[in-house]
Amino acid sequence: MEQEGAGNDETREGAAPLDDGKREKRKKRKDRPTGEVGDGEPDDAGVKKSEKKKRRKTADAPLAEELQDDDEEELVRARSPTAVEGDSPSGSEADADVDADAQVIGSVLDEPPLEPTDAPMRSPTPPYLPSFPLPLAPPAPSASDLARQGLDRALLRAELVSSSLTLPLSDPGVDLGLSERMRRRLDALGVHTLFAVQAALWPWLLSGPEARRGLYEPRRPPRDACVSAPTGSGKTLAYGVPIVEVLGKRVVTRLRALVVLPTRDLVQQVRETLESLCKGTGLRVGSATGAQSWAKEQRQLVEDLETKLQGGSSKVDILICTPGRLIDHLNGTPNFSLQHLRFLVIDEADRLLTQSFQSFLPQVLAAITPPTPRLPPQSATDADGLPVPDALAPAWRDVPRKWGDPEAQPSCQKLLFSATMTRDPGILKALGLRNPKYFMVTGAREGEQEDAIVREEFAVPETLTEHLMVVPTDLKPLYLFHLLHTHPITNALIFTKSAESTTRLMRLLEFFESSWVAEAAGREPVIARAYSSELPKGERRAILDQFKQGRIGVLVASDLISRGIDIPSVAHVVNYDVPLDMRKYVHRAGRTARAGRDGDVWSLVEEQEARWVREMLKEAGHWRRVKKLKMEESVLDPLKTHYMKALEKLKQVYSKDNKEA
Ligand SMILES: Nc1ncnc2c1ncn2[C@@H]1O[C@H](COP(=O)(O)OP(=O)(O)OP(=O)(O)O)[C@@H](O)[C@H]1O
Repeated sequence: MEQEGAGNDETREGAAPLDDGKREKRKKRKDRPTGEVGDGEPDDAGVKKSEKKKRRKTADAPLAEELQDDDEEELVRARSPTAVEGDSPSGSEADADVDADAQVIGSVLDEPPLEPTDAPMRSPTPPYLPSFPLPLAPPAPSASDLARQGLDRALLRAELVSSSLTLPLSDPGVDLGLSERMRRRLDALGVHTLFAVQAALWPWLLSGPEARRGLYEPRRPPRDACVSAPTGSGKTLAYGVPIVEVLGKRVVTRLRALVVLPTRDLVQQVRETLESLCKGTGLRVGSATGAQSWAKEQRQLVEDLETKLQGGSSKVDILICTPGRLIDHLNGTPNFSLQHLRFLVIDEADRLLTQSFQSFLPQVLAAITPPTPRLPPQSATDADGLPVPDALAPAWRDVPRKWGDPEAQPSCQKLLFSATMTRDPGILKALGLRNPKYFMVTGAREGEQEDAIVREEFAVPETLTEHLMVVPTDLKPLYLFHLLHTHPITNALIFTKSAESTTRLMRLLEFFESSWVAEAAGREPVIARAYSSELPKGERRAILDQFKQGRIGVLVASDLISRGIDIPSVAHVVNYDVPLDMRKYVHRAGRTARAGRDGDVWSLVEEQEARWVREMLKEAGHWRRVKKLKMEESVLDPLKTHYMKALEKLKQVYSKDNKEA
């Protein structure tokens, strides 16, 4: 098979240059015996073991049988001839196995990174892109360093909550502060047991000594909270339920809760959850994302756009929005005011506090800060001369104060949520948090807890199984197609590095599937669709719905849906292009194994990325959890003809596209 010559943009993109030595090794590898691992010299132990293994079993033995047989093997041949390296992450025996596996894999992973070279390429194939120096993570700062740099002291006193904590909703021993109506509602929504983050947060917000249940608390302002909890652990209900409980007693509709999220899809998802919680309360939920016309959105949010009202005007009690659209309304919608906010929720906080989003923060903070001096109340009148409600929030109002009375404080409680919460002192300071309380839902064991507080913990759900496979760049798509067909991986999200890569991989997969299906009658193709920002909004929504209904088996996606999206049926996540940092890894992987379900993440790592990916996973304490896979190249043989045809077609399409452009 002429992998080198038949390459195309898809397989070459981002590839590091291969020197002649490497090419030679690559060529040799094609013929090398089972057990020779990685890209390096034959591994003696590996060869012996594989020979032993060959004698002991046939390639198509059932998975369960092979796993039982293989307890003393480093490399385990799984169903299909995929080899599973590594074992259960817990237990000393298992740990020893994993270490041994890491060594075997190490022949690929320990290779020094390829350096960029000025030497002329002698390959007859199109030139590879030059490689860039691999990024190196700086060593994590110590607790004392962070404290010196201004790390929030409250963070060091964070409340650690075990991720295994659960609490029955009907537990009479704990006062959750929930109304009967809310209990019934939760029951109807299938929530009978509280997840850890909810068990920690609901009593704190609703019934404990720190709880504030008033709509305005100018004299006893509530504390802010920062919450980090793994993906799929129920953070939306953790803030949604207390918001609905506290706002439930309001009489006049005012904008009292604002939830900010990074994408439209997430806004829609959280809106649906909050609407279902608000059923029967009369509370009104709105969203602002720019999905509708400006004028229509303004009319949906603000009751009175004409009269100048100091206290603002609102048609919704709870608004869920993207940061850009929020700023548009703050700047351009008359009477859109945040002074009555009781809750400001920043979900996916670490994302929203990165530089690309951060500019929204100062404007929002200004909008929830009372003016100096406070405003004298004015009463506006309508066209008939009747007074209109123009209530300034208590902290905005200039009221006569007795000597020594503390000034009224804004009642807005900031709640920050993320699966990966930043520890950056600068960012945390910019939020102006009021006496913040930190909650960290963590799987950290005794002795690891201080570390979990100081370093950003990249916790993944306990029910997630992580796999990693080092593959040659030019065969990466074929390895993916093999997994899709033989494993089989379905109900899957496949993440690429960009919208463009998504489109390209999707095309290649389509060509591959049509060739494969045409070969024999009765074959069912993998039903896949692309999902990226290149698609119109309406189409994206329809695709997501079909995927949720199971009519689409595989979504090839950009990172647009790597955060927050909750699709319970996702059973697999594939990192087709490896994520650039651990945060992204955690969020992508977190699209599966949600709410206690099982799920698998598969990372296809190109040889030149292997060392760096290992460092990233090691640094985050994940390396031992990851099952290292090895797949003999020969298993790809039945699919190679279809792959070559697909590559050829893709090449034609792209050269045609280029000519037309
Ligand atoms: N107590 C509960 N009992 C049963 N299901 C729950 C409970 N709490 C939340 N869920 C469900 O768990 C799923 C994941 O919840 P949610 O989307 O809030 O996770 P998350 O922590 O925000 O994840 P991410 O960090 O990925 O955004 C949802 O389908 C939600 O309905």
